[in-house]
Amino acid sequence: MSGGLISIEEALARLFALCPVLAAETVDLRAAADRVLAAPVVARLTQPPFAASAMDGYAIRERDHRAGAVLTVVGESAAGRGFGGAVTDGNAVRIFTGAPVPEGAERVVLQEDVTREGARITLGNRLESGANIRPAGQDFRAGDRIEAPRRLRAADLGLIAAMNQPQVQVTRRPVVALIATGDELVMPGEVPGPDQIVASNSFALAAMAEAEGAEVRLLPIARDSEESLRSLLTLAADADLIVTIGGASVGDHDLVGKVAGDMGLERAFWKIAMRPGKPLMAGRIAGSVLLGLPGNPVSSIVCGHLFMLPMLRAMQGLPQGPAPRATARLAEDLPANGPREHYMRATLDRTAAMPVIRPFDRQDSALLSILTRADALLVRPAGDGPVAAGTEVGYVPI
Ligand SMILES: Nc1nc2c(c(=O)[nH]1)N[C@H]1C(S)=C(S)[C@@H](COP(=O)(O)OP(=O)(O)OC[C@H]3O[C@@H](n4cnc5c(N)ncnc54)[C@H](O)[C@@H]3O)O[C@H]1N2
Ligand code: MOO
Repeated sequence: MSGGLISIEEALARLFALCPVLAAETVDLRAAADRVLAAPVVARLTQPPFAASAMDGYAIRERDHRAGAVLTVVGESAAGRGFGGAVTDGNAVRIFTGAPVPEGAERVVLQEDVTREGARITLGNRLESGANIRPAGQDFRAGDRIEAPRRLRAADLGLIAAMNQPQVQVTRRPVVALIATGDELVMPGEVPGPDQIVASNSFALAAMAEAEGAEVRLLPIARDSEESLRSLLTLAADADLIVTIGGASVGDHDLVGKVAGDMGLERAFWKIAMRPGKPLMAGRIAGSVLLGLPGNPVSSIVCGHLFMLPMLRAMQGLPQGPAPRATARLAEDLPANGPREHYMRATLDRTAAMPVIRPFDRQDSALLSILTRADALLVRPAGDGPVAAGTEVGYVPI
């Protein structure tokens, strides 16, 4: 705690308490990439379903596996079309990768290790020791499961397809309504008036939320009036998560808290011991969760990493937890930190075994150009003393 401000940990705990896990839906495998699995996938068959050859060559008996052995080729086993009979002593079956290993065969010799004349093969002098047979069920067996929750990656989709499941249960995508607020804002491409700037934060936050699996609605800019904010919050009412940007602080035109309060916001907190991001607010409003981000571009994006993304993960059923952290070695001495946990924009040099982290000199929370050059947020704990170059410090990769 610092001057009544709650810690980031406490803020996250209160946010997770607001976030229900959304319902599951069934989707075709082709639409399942990057979605979060909501129920286990159970294999409907065994893979491979039969002992299969790992190489192109000849299936033979173990006792015939010796240099110089002369064997008779009695048939062929191809992928999709096996050999009906059995391999007996002194015989071989021509076989290809993925084809069923015929009954009686105990290994596959590579065709490179064999000379063939007509129906006769002679095994060479340098036979390798591997059997080159993939046993049935080597990859998975009917009934094996992929456990939920899990963000589905490309390889997962391959495995689910191989398990013969054409559809999966995934958590519904969280619907996020993004509302930029402020009389000073115009949309990119418009011509700003003399006292205006271009709204930028919503574009960054929309991309971040979409990359985390959300369906994002970018609402029109809310003006600094109660009516405008009220009508946009009403428009957003069916979203799972309403994210407002700006108007969160204490200025006369910072109206998000007031208007949301009048509309029934049950506030979970307002203001946290964090830099940037102090005026962050959150609560429940009707059926939605409201996350009120500060307007400064870097503040809103940093808060997006630290709060919005963990909330979206939790809503999709992934474990509740803070933004992942890693450790690096500090490149330079740093002075003592103030009473708020500081997330300093920094670059990582990954040439050493442990990366070396260097914060930018300029840390103003309006500097998007610095944020785009940063690949890490160096974490300075609240009230931390001076730290010397070479010290191990925590960071959040961005
Ligand atoms: N007297 C105090 N003043 C301020 C305090 C404080 O505690 N006491 N806190 C400061 C902190 S920390 C922050 S962060 C800012 C955040 O204030 P708001 O959330 O009310 O944000 P705004 O005032 O609306 O905007 C701040 C800044 O960001 C620009 N902005 C807003 N929205 C966007 C957008 N969508 N795209 C691009 N830029 C945006 C806006 O024009 C302002 O320049 O308050 C401090 N003040
Ligand atoms: O979020 Mo504010 O950036 O702490 O200046």
